[in-house]
Amino acid sequence: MQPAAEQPVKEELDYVTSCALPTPWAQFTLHAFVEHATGKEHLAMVLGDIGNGEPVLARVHSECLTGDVLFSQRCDCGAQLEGALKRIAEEGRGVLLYLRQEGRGIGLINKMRAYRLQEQGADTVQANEQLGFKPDQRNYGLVEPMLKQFGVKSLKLMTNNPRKIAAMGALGVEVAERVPLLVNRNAFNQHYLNTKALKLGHMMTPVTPPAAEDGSL
Ligand SMILES: Nc1nc2c(ncn2[C@@H]2O[C@H](COP(=O)(O)OP(=O)(O)OP(=O)(O)O)[C@@H](O)[C@H]2O)c(=O)[nH]1
Ligand SMILES: [Zn+2]
Repeated sequence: MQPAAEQPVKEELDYVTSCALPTPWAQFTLHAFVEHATGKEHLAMVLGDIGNGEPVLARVHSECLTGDVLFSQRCDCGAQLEGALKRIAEEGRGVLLYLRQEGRGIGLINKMRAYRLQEQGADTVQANEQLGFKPDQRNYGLVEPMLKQFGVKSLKLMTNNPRKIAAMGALGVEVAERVPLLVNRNAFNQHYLNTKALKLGHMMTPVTPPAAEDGSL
């Protein structure tokens, strides 16, 4: 069953500046925006001519400091970030929006608290709820104004998350195609990924962990 699209909150933000960003896979242009309400710096990595009206290969990535920067194997975020940039480089055209909504919107410290609860037996959804949060606190209201800056209206969206696709529709951003992004299944994130599939509706097949794994958290 597809989850209902949540009412989008349209946030205001300013476009600030850009610079070249060479990566191992391509030289992107990095664009910075500042959100009025929070002062948070949101980013767009752009490659090629994305404003020509054709659907654009895109990743709407939520910040995960532990996974994106600190190599955590508890989630699939770092591998998804790298995989998305590689695919955009292969295509020679695309955009990655890096949204500062760490921990599905609860922030880094609360995500660490949620991890501690998961070490005591809660799953990722229960841990958020035990801390008094919804399972997913994110909103994608910044996506439409960020894409507007580049003249992008239609996406080939790299995601496994049906809520994200529904949110794009509610914002008036067309998802012409969904591109699966299945990477980095390991002993440490097996349970987390299964919970995403079973409780949050992510489009990936739950897998039973092998009996001899010792990486469960
Ligand atoms: N609260 C909480 N946040 C987490 C946990 N693990 C990862 N995150 C955050 O979840 C966000 C990524 O969400 P995902 O559902 O993995 O991915 P998604 O981007 O919504 O979906 P995909 O597009 O398919 O990758 C990042 O902000 C992470 O910091 C956790 O156990 N608890
Ligand atoms: Zn992560």
